[in-house]
Amino acid sequence: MPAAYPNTRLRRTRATAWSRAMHRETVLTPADLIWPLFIIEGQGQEEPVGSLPGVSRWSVDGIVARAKEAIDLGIPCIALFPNTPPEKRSDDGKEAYDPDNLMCRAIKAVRDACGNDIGILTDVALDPYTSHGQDGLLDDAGYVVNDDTVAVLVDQAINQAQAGADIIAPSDMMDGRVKSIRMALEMGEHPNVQIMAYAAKYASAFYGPFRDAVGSGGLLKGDKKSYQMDPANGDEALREIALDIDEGADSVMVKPGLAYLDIIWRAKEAFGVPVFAYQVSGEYALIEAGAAAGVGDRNALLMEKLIAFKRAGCSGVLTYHAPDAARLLNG
Ligand SMILES: NCc1[nH]cc(CCC(=O)O)c1CC(=O)O
Ligand SMILES: [Mg+2]
Repeated sequence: MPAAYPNTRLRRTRATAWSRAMHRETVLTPADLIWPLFIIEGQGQEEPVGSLPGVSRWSVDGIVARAKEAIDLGIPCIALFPNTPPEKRSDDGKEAYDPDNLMCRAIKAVRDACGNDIGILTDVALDPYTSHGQDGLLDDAGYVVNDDTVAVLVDQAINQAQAGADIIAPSDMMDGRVKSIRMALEMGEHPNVQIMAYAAKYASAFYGPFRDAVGSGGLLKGDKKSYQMDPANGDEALREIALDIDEGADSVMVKPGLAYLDIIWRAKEAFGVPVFAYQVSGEYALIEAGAAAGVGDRNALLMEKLIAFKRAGCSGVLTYHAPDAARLLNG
């Protein structure tokens, strides 16, 4: 008998695989994943996104194929983002509320092919439609104006709901837009269309590859710091989230993901609402680049990052790794 021994040996429960499985506190399943997809014009088109290795833009038929793939993998929801050709972009982004725009055609095609077997989440913000790449309307000084932008976002949201979107996800960070969109959905007879608010969205350096993917990167002058949040702020994120819940959001999002796990945790603790994380394009690209550079095993790296979101309190994660993660989880 040794003179001293630990009373508690936490290693005991870690000794075997069955015991580790039995003591695991959080689980990740394909139902936790939302798959973001980029849409392009045409038929039979697949266009790889250079800055997002493994991610492509798809024409509408390809989006339908990806939606069917998601269903087979157990992924409950896709998020759609259009790459609008330059000739359809304008200063006022009016293509956003054209009922025949690329987004609406994709929504309808997925709905026709898949019925209610998959959720369709649509992003509300003007950047895929503006010639200046900002999320809203500009005044003469180049400032993104709030209230006039909200009026256009409402039209955009209703347009998406009419095409068949299930979840409207405003990513614009204008003040008051959740309330206006909720009211318009109620009055427009879309009471069951959800709102997932990008409530705490930061002015992040991690969005670069996404802007390439939707074609707004080269157009954007300046930054989005007058509406997206300062990465230094946490209390302010809780105020943003409180407002969006109050205005009628069904769920809230924190974006980007990994650098903001503290915000996810605080939001879950403070409000107990469904919280989602957006693991954004730059985060995806860093994992792929790191794995390619020999930092570690790619699948292990991506799964470790995804479980962190669950542990921090997320109900789910928007991630470009969704199909690969689902395949790994399905074994
Ligand atoms: N408002 C548009 C929008 N919606 C989602 C993302 C980023 C997603 C990603 O990087 O994967 C952005 C970019 C931005 O705000 O500039
Ligand atoms: Mg807000």
